[in-house]
Amino acid sequence: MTQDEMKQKVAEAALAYVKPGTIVGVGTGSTANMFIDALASMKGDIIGAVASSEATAARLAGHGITVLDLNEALTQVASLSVYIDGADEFDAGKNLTKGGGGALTREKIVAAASDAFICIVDESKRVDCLGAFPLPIEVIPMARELVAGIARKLGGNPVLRDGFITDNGNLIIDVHGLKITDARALEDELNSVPGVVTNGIFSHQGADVVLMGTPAGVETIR
Ligand SMILES: O=C[C@H](O)[C@H](O)[C@H](O)COP(=O)(O)O
Repeated sequence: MTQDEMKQKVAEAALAYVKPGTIVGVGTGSTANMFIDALASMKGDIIGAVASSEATAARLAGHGITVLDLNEALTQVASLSVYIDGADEFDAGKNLTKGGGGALTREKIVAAASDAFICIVDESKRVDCLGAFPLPIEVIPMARELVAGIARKLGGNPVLRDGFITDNGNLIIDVHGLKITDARALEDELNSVPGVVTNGIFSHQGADVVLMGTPAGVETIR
């Protein structure tokens, strides 16, 4: 089975977590895109979806799925029923790294507004220790060198994502070479630096369930 076929299987399996009559949070990336395409079959059953990026909003709208702004949604419901998104890496504690597509901040906001985070990945995303995938940090432009210096002190090699501007108008620094042994502590430490909008460690907003595609089928990790 190819990687895309494994992604397709988990995207379809995630539909089981979509409850009729609710608002669904939707992530960003190639796996999330497959979920959006599958969600089109349920568009008449849900109130609508909150998107974690402009790209996701456009894809949802392209399928005729109602797209709600998060603030608008939270005037209708206390929380979103579920957030469904991919990841760049996940560990045994269901901590994630995300942001390969640069959507980490909105993803973390929508995840925080949801009752449960269902993470959809193929088996290549499972790691013993987070950090092999460069860790993205969204930074306000003025703080670029401040944050890069702190990343170096933490043992990482910060690289500015060339020519990339986030949906929020900020920069992304990808930090290579980190060995993330305490995901929660590093998430908090980086987020305490002035000018950091957020970083791609999802420990506070880690997954509740990981649906992992393997050649043998979809494995559910709770
Ligand atoms: O900003 C992008 C997101 O965090 C994605 O969820 C992550 O990069 C995984 O994307 P993909 O499903 O394309 O591997």
